[in-house]
Amino acid sequence: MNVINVCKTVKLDGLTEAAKQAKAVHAPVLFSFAEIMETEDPFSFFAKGSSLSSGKRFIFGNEEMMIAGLGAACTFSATGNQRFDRVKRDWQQAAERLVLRAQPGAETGKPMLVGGFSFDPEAAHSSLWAPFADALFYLPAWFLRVQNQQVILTHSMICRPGVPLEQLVAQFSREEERFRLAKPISSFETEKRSSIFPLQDRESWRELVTKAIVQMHHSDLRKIVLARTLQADLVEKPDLALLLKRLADRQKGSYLFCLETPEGAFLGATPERLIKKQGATIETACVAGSAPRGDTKEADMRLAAALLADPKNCKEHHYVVTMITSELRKFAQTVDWPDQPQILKNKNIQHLYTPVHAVADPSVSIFDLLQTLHPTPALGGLPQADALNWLRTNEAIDRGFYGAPIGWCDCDGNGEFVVGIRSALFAGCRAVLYAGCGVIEGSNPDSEFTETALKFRPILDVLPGENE
Ligand SMILES: C=C(O[C@@H]1C=C(C(=O)O)C=C[C@H]1O)C(=O)O
Repeated sequence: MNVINVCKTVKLDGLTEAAKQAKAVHAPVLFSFAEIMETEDPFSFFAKGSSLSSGKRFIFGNEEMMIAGLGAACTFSATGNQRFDRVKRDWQQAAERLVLRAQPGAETGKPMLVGGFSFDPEAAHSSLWAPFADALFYLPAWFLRVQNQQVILTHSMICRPGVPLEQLVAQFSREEERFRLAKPISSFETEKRSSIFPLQDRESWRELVTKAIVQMHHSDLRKIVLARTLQADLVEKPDLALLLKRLADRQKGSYLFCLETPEGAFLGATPERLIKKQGATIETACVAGSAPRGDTKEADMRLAAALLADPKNCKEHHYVVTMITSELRKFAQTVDWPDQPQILKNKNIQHLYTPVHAVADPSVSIFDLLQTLHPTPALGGLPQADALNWLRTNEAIDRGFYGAPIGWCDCDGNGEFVVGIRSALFAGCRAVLYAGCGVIEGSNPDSEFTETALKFRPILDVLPGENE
C-alpha cells in the first residue's frame, strides 16, 4: 500500500472510532489527524486561511516555535469572573474525548486550544471588543506547528453522536479538498499613509497620572499601570498576514500573536511571557521598568546601566518579582530567580527582566496559574484588587484583550501564555493601538507619556504606508 492509501485507512479507522465513541457517550468526540509537511511557512499558511477560515485565525510564537490555526472545529468563549474555570472545564472535557491518528512520525501533532482572555471582566465593556467576550478560544480546524525544523499539520473535526460514518468521512474529505485548493486572497499594500491620532490628549494623560499618584499617597496602593490609545485610520483593510510577517521580522526576540474573529483581529509583538508550563516545569518572567534604546552601542549600554541603577524603575520591578514569586509558591515546590534583574532588549525599548523558574506537580492547571497571576503588577498594579478597582473608575478606555493572557494549551495541560502588549485591535480600516506604563509615587507624567510613545512603535512601524 502506498502512503496515501495508508493515510486513508488510518483516517477511516480513526473516524470509525470517533463515531463509535460519540454514540457510546452521547456527546461530541473530537477527531484529529496529524501529518508531517515537507515545508510550510506559518505566514503563508495564515494567508491561505483568508479564504478558508471564516475569519477565525490564530498565530503565535517566536524563534523557538510557531503555531498557527485556521478555522475552528470548536470555539469556547466565556464571560465574567468564572472564565478561567469555564475554559479549563470545557477544554478538559473536549481533550478527554479525543481520537488522534497520525502519519508515522507525526504522533506529537496533538491539537491545541488557542486564544486568550480579556484584561478585566468587571470593567466597562465597549462594543469594540464584544466579539472577544472575556475569553475566546479556538480548537483550530487546521493547525500548523513549526518546531525543531519539523512541520506538523493537524486537521480536526467534531464528530457528533448520531451522524452516520459515511457523512463524517465525506465531511472530512471535503474539508481536506477545500484546504488543498485554498489560496490567499491577495490584497495590495497601499503606499498611502494611515492617519494616526491619540484618543486621549496629553493633558488628560497628565491629569490621570497625577490622580493616580495622589491616590497612592493617600492609600495602600503602591503601583498602578495606566494605558492610553491611538487610533489609526487606514486607507484600506490591511493584509494581516503581511503585517504579521513584517512585525515578526522587525521584532525579533518578541512573541508574535494574532487572534482573529470575523469582526476584528487583536495582534502584537510582546516581550513578556506570563507562563510557560511543560510537565512539572513552570517558567515565567518579570518584565517591568523601561528605558529607550541608544543610537550607538555605548549609548545603549549607558542607558541599560542607568536603568539597572534607577531606584524608581527597580522599585516598580521589585513589586512584580515579589508578587509573582509569592503567588507561585502557593503552587510550586521550588521557585528560583536571580537576585538582580537583567536587561531585556527589544528593538525600540529595553526593560528590567527577571526570569523565574518553578517546579510544581504536573497536575497543576495552567488556567489556575493564569487566574492567580493575571494581572501581575506589570500590567495591573499593586495590590492587584485595589489597582483594578481604581482603573475601573478612572481609566476611560476599554482594554479588551490588551495586557491580558494570550497563548495556547495542549491536551496534556502544557501551554504558554504571554501578555498581549505592544498590540492593537484591527477592525475593518481602523486600528486601535494600546500602550501603558507602571506609575508609582515618584513617577513623572511626561516621562511616562514618552515611554508609552515608544511602546506604540512596534505596531506603528508596520502599518501600511509606514514601511522603512
Ligand atoms: C504596559 C506595558 O508594558 C509593561 C510595563 C512596563 C513598564 O512600566 O516599565 C514594562 C513592560 C511591561 O510589563 C505596555 O507595553 O503597554
